[in-house]
Amino acid sequence: MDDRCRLYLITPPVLPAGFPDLLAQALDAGDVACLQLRLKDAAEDEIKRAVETLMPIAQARDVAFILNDSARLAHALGCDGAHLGQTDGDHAGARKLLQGKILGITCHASRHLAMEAGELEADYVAFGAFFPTSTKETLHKADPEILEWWSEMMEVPSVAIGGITPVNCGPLVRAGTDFLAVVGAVWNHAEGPGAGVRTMNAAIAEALAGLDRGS
Ligand SMILES: Cc1ncc(COP(=O)(O)OP(=O)(O)O)c(N)n1
Ligand SMILES: Cc1nc(C(=O)O)sc1CCOP(=O)(O)O
Ligand SMILES: [Mg+2]
Repeated sequence: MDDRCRLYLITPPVLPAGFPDLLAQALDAGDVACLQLRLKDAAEDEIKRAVETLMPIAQARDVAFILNDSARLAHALGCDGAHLGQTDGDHAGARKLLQGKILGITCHASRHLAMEAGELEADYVAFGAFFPTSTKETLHKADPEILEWWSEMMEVPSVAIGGITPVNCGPLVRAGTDFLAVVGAVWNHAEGPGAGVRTMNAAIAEALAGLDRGS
């Protein structure tokens, strides 16, 4: 595993039948640093049941289990961390609650938001969307330059997100992002999520090898 850039997997917004088996296939196919449970518009009970089922599958494979949208629930359910957007509550309060846990913050394409997140001691800052995506309606467009700027200046890791595929991820890896976060590239892969993880990791490895060759 090359920790210069790793895969950050996010669940589909609605889990299909048999999802625990699909998740195991994905995580057994290659290196995945984190799994984020991202259930939009789900009731708290449903999120709780999903955490109880999916967190052991991730943690048994040394994959950090991050909950989207709620630091309070992440803390209450013993998750490894939370990912918060700009409208997902009080970031400073979340940092205090999640001491020793992972806190990631969405910064869109904003250097200012990223500096604020860094000052708050977020564990990573997320930039996006880099490419068009059908997973979510996005309002912000990020360019690889922000990843380069951040990685040259800051120690805090960055996550790139939004429409990332094996074909388009090279410039993001070369710009110095620490993680590539994907939904569709894995869960919508024609040959299943295991093939999705393998092809993403192969593309990351190829981009890193290009960096080593200086090409
Ligand atoms: C790794 C990562 N980056 C960005 C997001 C987006 O978070 P947010 O802006 O809160 O939007 P929703 O995901 O909640 O729709 C993310 N979830 N993960
Ligand atoms: C959840 C999410 N957040 C984004 C942002 O720009 O903040 S883009 C996005 C969707 C990522 O899914 P896919 O890999 O299928 O494009
Ligand atoms: Mg959110």
